[in-house]
Amino acid sequence: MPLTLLPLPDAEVLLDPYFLTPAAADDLLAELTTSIGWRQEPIKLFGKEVLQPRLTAWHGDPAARYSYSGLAWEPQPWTPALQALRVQVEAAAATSFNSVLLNLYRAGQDSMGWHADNEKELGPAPVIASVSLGATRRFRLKPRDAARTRHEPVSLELPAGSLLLMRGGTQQHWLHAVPKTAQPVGPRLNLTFRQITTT
Ligand SMILES: O=C(O)CCC(=O)C(=O)O
Ligand SMILES: [Fe+2]
Repeated sequence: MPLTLLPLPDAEVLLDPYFLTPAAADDLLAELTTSIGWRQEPIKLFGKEVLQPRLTAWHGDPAARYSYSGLAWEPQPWTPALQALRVQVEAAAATSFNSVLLNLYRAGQDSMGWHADNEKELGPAPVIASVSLGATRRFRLKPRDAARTRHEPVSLELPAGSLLLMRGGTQQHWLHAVPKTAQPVGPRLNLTFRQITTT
């Protein structure tokens, strides 16, 4: 299936729900769940240290250093599974990526709050390629300036094997989040491929 452009003003968001076959998505979920060194990192929230409500890992080229929510990340090396997925994602996105942030949402209480991927290392109009595995969770997008954009928040279901691309003005003009859910839901694993400016 090709990527489909969503009709959002000031953004370029594209979705292919069938990027990976169900079998490939299942295999990759099993492989990454066990082989990645998942950690629950602390984050500063209103001046207080709390643990992030999800597990994370960061892999990439050695030069792809990154600061995220006040943390300095040294990338772990590409594993064979991550490298193979990187090649596939680069072909679909027609761009190159030197790093990937992995998020493991263990159950419905794990989440990601409203944010934009707008760290300066990503440049002004980053291309971010997001692959989802495991349980389907809701992914929300809302304009930063609702009064100007006059657009309601958008909810997307990101099923296992889907590829979501965010590029153009998406990070500048929109925020995104993965809210908690009270529904019983299994683990979801998400990978966001990024190109970090190396200096
Ligand atoms: O889990 C997702 O779908 C989103 C992850 C995300 O927004 C991020 O890693 O910056
Ligand atoms: Fe994000």
